[in-house]
Amino acid sequence: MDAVSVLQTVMSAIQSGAVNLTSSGESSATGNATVASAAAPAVASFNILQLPSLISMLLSFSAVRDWLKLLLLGAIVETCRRVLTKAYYGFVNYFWITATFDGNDEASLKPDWLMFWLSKHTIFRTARTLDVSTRSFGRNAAVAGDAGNEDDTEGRKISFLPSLSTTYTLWYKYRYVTITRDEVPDGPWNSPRQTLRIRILTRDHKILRQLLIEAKQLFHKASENMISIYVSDPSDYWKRVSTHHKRPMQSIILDPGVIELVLNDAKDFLASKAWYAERGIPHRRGYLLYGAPGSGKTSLIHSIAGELNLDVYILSLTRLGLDDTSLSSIIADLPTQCIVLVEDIDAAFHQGVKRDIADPEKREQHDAREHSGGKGGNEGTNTVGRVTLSGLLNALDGIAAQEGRILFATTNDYDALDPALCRPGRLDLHIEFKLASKYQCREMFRRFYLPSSSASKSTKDVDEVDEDEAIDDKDSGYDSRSASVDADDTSASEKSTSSAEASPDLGCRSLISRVIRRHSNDAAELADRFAAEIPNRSFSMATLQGYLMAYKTRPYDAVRDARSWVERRQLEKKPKAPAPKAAAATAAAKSTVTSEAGTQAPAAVEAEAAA
Ligand SMILES: Nc1ncnc2c1ncn2[C@@H]1O[C@H](COP(=O)(O)OP(=O)(O)OP(=O)(O)O)[C@@H](O)[C@H]1O
Repeated sequence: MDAVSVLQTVMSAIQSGAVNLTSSGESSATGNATVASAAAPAVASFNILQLPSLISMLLSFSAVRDWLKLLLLGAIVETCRRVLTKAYYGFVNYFWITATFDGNDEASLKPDWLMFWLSKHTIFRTARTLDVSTRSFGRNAAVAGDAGNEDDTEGRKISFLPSLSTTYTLWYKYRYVTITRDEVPDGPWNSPRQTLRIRILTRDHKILRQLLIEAKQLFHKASENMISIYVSDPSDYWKRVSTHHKRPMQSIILDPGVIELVLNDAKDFLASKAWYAERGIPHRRGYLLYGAPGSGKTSLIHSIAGELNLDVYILSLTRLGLDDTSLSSIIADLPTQCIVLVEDIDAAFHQGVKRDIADPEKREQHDAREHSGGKGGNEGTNTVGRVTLSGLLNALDGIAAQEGRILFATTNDYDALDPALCRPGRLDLHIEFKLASKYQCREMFRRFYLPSSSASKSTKDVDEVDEDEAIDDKDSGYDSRSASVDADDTSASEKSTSSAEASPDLGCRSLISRVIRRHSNDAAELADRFAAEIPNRSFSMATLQGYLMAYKTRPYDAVRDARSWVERRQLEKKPKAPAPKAAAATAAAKSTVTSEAGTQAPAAVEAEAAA
C-alpha cells in the first residue's frame, strides 16, 4: 500500500470519528444542559477508545511501519553521533590546551603582542591564505614573517596575519599548535569582536606559559624605543592611537634643573613602593604642569614616559558622552603601570565640571567669568561635559589607586582649577612653564642646527647660565598665537638663499651642521646672538621653533632676521590703542549715517587704526 492510500484511510477514519462525535453532540443539545455536560466525557472516552484501534490500523500498513523504523534508526544514529562527538572532544581536549584571547581587551591582555609574535612566525611565509595588514601592532617594526626585511620602503610596513575563520598549524617546541582567528558579534549592536584561539597538543601548561612569555618578550624587545599612546573611545575602551619613538630627553629645553626635578621625582616614586607601604602613605603621585601654551608641557610628559618605559593613556574630560560612570569605568580599565595624562584639565571646568563655590569672592570671579563667556566661563557648552567635580576627584583617586600609575595633568589656566583638585595627594608637584628664557633661546638654536652630540658638548654648563636669565621674572604674557612664521618672513629670507640651500631636504640639516661645526666658535656665537635678539620670556618655545623651521638650513639668516621678526611680532601683539570716546562716537555715528553709502565706515576704521 502506498503513502497516498494510507493517508486516505487515516483521513476517513478520523472523519468517521468526527461524525460520531457530532451526532452524539447534537443529541445532547436537544436535551437539557445537564445532558450536554454529561455528553462531553462520553466524547473523550470515545476518542481514547478509538485510539488503540486507530494505531493498530495504522500499523497494519507496511509503509507506516517502515517510516517508524526509519525514524527510530535516525534517532539512534543521531544519539550515537552526539555521544561519540562529545566523547571524542572530551578525549581530544584531554590532550590539548586551548587559550582564547579577546581582541577588545586591549588594556590588559594586549593581544597585539601575540599578533606580533604570529606575524614573525615562519608559517606565514608558506601559508596560502593570509590577511595583509599595515597595522604596526604597537611597534613600527617590520613584521610579515620576515617579509618586512625585503620591504625597505618608507612608511608603514606590510604584515601578513592569520585570515579570519581559518585554522593554521605550526610547531612550537615540538608541540603541534593550531591558531584560529575569528570574528564574533558582540554587544547590543552586534559589532564584530575578534578573538584569537591557540590550541597546543600538550598537557603541560608550561608550554603555553613559555609561548606567551616568548611572545611578550619579543614584543617588548621590538618596542624598547617606542611608546604607545592610548585614548578612550566612545564605548569606554582604551584604544591605541599611535606608537612612536621615544622622544629623547635632551630634545626638551627647559630652564636648568626642571627636567631633573620631575624625572628624578617620578623615578624615586616608582622605586619607593615599600617606603610608602611602611609608612602607610598611599603610593600615589600626581604632577600638574601649567603655564604658557607651547612651552613643552606635553613634550616633557612624553619624554618622561619614554624614560620610564611607560605608555601614555590620555584622558580627555571633554569627550562627548563622558560622565561620572564612564569615567570611573575607563579608569578601572587602566593597566597597572602607565602614565595617565589629563590634558587641559581646566577645560573640564569650562565645560561642565562644577561645584558650589563657598567663598563669595571666588563665586563673584566665577560668575564674572561665566558672564563674560571668556576662557574661564562656561561658554554655553555646559551640555558637553557631564563630569561632576566629585566624579573627577574620584577618578583621580582611582588612577592613583593602582600602584605604579603616575598622573600628569596640564593646564594653561591655573586659576581655573579647584583647590580640591590641586591639593597634595592628588596633584603633588606643581611646575610652572614660562615663555622662553634667554637660556632656552640659545639652547634651542644650538640644538636646532647642531647634531645632538655637538649640541650637548657645546651646551653651556648649568653654572654658566647668566644670573639675570635665571631670575624668575613675573612676566606671564602668553603667546597663544600660531607658531607659524609669516609668509613675508619666508619670502624675505628666500631672497638671500644660496643655490646650495635652495632645496632644503632632510640631509640639509646635517650639511649645515657640518658647516657650522667647521666654525664651532661661530655656532656658539650665533646662538648667543640669536638669544640676544629674542626678549626674555616673550615667546613660547613652540613659536621660536616655528621661526627656526623657516630657516631650517640658514642659521646665519635666522640670526640676521630675528630682530625684525621680533619687532613685527611685538607690534602684532600690542593691543590696539582704544580710540578716544568722542572720536569713536563720531566714527560710530558716521558709520551709522553713511553705512548705506558703504564708503565712510571703512575710512573711519582706517583712521582709528592709524591713530
Ligand atoms: N621646552 C621645549 N623644548 C623643546 N621643544 C619645545 C619646548 N616647548 C615646546 N617645544 C616644541 O613646541 C611644540 C609644542 O610643544 P608642547 O605641545 O609640548 O607644548 P605644551 O606646553 O604642551 O602646549 P599646550 O599647552 O598648548 O598643549 C612641540 O613640537 C615641541 O617640540
